[in-house]
Amino acid sequence: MINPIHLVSPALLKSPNTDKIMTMVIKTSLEHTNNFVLEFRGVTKRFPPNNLANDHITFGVKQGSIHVILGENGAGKSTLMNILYGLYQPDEGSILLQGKEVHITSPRRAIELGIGMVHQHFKLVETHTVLENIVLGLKHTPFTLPNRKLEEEIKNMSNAFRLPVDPQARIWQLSLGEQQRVEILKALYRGAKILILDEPTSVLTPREIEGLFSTLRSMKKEGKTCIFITHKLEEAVEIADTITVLRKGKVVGSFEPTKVTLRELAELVVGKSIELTAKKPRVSDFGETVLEVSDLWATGDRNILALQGVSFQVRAREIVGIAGISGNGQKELVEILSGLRYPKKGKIIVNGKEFTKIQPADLLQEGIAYIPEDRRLALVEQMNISENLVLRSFHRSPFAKGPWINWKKVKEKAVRLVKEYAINPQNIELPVGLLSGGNKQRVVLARELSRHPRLIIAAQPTVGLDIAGTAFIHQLLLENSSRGSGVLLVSSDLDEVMLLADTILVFFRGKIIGKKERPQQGWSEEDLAQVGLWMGGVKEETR
Ligand SMILES: Nc1ncnc2c1ncn2[C@@H]1O[C@H](COP(=O)(O)OP(=O)(O)OP(=O)(O)O)[C@@H](O)[C@H]1O
Repeated sequence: MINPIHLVSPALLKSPNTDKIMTMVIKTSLEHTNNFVLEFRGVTKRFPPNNLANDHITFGVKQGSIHVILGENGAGKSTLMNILYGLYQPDEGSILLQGKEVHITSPRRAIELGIGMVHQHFKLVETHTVLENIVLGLKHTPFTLPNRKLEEEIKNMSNAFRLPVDPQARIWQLSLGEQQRVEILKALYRGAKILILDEPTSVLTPREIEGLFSTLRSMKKEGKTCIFITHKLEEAVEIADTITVLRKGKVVGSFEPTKVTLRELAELVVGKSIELTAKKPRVSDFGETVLEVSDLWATGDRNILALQGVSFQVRAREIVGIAGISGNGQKELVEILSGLRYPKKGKIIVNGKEFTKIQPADLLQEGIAYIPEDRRLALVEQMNISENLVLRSFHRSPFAKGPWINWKKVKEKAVRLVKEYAINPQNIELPVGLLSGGNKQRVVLARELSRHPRLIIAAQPTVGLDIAGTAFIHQLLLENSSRGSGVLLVSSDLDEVMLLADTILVFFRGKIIGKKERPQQGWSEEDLAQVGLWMGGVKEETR
């Protein structure tokens, strides 16, 4: 029997509704103890050096239910599902299926145990047919059956579960919604009794989402269990029988959707931000506009609309924080502003100059510092620290001497920056590829910020860094903004955005769903809950 205390981490429940929530947690946990098809007991997973991705996860999933797992980026959802599907092994804890402990050592073992998974990025062979994909890799390949029989079987299955798809169509001919149906059929054909769906609606149109929900309801009728991972609050409440919230690797609690409001759910998901106790004075004298984006439209890598009419501005001395679950258009926005992607439509004004398409060279020209999410884009790992520090300026005075490089000047600058930005080790001849992640990031910041930029575009600047590295980068961004730079900070870490931003914009499905300006007295619990609701896709709370 599950100890209800394990279902909640009281330290994480800092909302004013703690008592009510605790009562619901305990009640829900007790109601559920009898008929779990699946139980996680103390499941723990650590990633080196010290990332506790799953911290003693304990909860149960009812037979024939739709169980939603809700949580911010990095909450530990995928890690837990990868453990359940045999892709990772837990460091501690156990998994029980129908009350019996199982060791899921590989995805093959998971499938044998009746666990299927539909990944966020489909794993289909594009040039093969639906039917071929469904049977691909099976031990006793049913290709020995007459294909007509197999086709019949698949058709019956797709009728029973409302998964219309042509078995002879090739994957590349199908929409993403249809491809997802193939993935579900593939799992069902392999005998899945428990189906894990990792953010299944992120690639679907509203109509396709309705189709998926009716499939899940038919699966439920047939006694199948679905584990549904999402960031979206309304969707969670619509489809779930039970919602388990994860935060920072821990279970916050399991809830019945009818007994919790969207606002309470949002509070549970985002928790209490560090900023509510920290103090950053509100800046009231922002300077001139350094970046203005109007009605920006763009498609993403899969040709889906990623930005839909985004408009905002960044002023000198202002930190504009773009919050939101990743995958809502932030990446495409940063790519456009750094010259890596062209928009379909829209206007970008930098320092009063209009651009429809920014080129990478414009960053230098307009004094834009760019700190990309992927540090490999900003550095040449085979080159040493000093070479990387002048990558953008070696052709200019004082580093250029006719067609030659003035290495003495380069060295002087590198020695100064390595000290100023506490890059460790301080050996400027060391190839950047040998530095730790935090020190690589310091090299990027040293190069970009030492040019005294008018605009800083920082995308997930502290991802993967330790506490000291993160604090150092926060300090640099704050110092540069108070010296006059405008900062566009894109981060899926809400704590970071709340800590630094003067203005918060929340992205959802390619649009700005909400905007908040830092009040004089700092952010309140109310602001945090509102941002949490927007991140979960709730524009106005109606429930
Ligand atoms: N293979 C890995 N190696 C190192 N760290 C990892 C690995 N996979 C996940 N992590 C870390 O574990 C933590 C939990 O990540 P996880 O992907 O499980 O979260 P999530 O809730 O699924 O997030 P998202 O919604 O962004 O997918 C994060 O801090 C992440 O950086």
